[in-house]
Amino acid sequence: MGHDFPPLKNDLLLRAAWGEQTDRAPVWVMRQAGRYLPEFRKVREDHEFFEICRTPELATEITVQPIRRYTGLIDAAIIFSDILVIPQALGMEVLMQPGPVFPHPLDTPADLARLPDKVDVDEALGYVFDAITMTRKKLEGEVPLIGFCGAPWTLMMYMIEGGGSKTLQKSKTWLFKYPDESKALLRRLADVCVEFLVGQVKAGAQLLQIFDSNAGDLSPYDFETFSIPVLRQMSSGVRDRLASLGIAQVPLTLFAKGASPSFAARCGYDVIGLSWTQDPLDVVNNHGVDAALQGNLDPTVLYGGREAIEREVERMCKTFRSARGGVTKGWIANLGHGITPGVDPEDLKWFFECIHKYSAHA
Ligand SMILES: Cc1c2[nH]c(c1CCC(=O)O)Cc1[nH]c(c(CCC(=O)O)c1C)Cc1[nH]c(c(CCC(=O)O)c1C)Cc1[nH]c(c(C)c1CCC(=O)O)C2
Repeated sequence: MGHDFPPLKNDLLLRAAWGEQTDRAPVWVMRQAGRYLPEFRKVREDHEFFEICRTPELATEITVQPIRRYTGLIDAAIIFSDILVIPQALGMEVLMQPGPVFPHPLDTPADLARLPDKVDVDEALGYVFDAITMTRKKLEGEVPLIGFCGAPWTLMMYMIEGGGSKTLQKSKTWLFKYPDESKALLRRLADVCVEFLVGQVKAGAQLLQIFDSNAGDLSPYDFETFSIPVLRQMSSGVRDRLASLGIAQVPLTLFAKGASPSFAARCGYDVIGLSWTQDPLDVVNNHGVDAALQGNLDPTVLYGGREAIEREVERMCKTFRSARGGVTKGWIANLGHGITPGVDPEDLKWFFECIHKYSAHA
């Protein structure tokens, strides 16, 4: 799109995502730019969370922090932002205190009238696009940059619950009491997500990941009823739009946390992200998954000390090696969910070193 970015020096992530078996697994971790890093906490002292998201210079600085710290060990950057920027673009107020809070959540379908019929994504979310373009330049081609958004079900859950929830009482009430209105809301969110994702690619994102973090809260039947149609709408929508704009395709990753992998595999994504509760061998052998895989070390292993980290990484590498024998697709090493604030950055470094060692020629 007229951008003249420095050439990419490390394409391991993109090759694995397109299905290639690489000499070693590329590695990055979800939430790698976050509170476990002292340099992140330093910036947070002076700036509110969404202020950072909306200020391209700050978002760029934080995105590259882990790349700087783990030079040569980490194979991707992910743009610093949040899935909740979409509800904000729809006019909903979202605060971070310290978890997300919506002062005025959607209560009943009558509240859908508060959402605008049409969103100008460039206008509302242009700051994310600017941050992506700025970050691509700052990365100097060292590693590829991942763009992302939340999946409609997970976004809907937050918009109705007004924050995180253990029981999902309100959002599930919608699914069962107002299924048609729920589906309409999910489709509306998917339309905005597609535009947002295409805009991220135009701005310079080289892979896109969709986070359906609450997928596992749905029964397989409800995941199929409510989430799969919009996840498919998004993968085909992004591909069609990129094709019609004459823009090169990028790999698409689906992280539908806790959803049955055979269901996730039917949504049309190049990479399926696994949580630590899923066994890659089972996924490949019993669920007919023929996509590249991403994951899936239990993030709390990083609290177990170096011996445990090395042992568990070696075991994970062996398991993915056997699993890949069955799929002949790529593997992207990652945690099974985001890294948590209490992790020692040196222990994460050790995790990366162990991945390099034990995934080699895997
Ligand atoms: C559900 C969800 C959200 N945000 C996100 C998800 C999906 C992934 C997942 O399930 O973890 C995705 C997300 N959030 C953030 C990123 C940035 C990129 C990265 O480094 O991975 C990404 C990809 C930054 C963040 N988003 C948030 C932080 C910490 C907030 C802070 O700095 O005060 C960061 C670094 C805040 C956030 N944002 C959200 C929650 C629930 C929270 C609070 C959780 C917590 O306290 O850890 C919504």
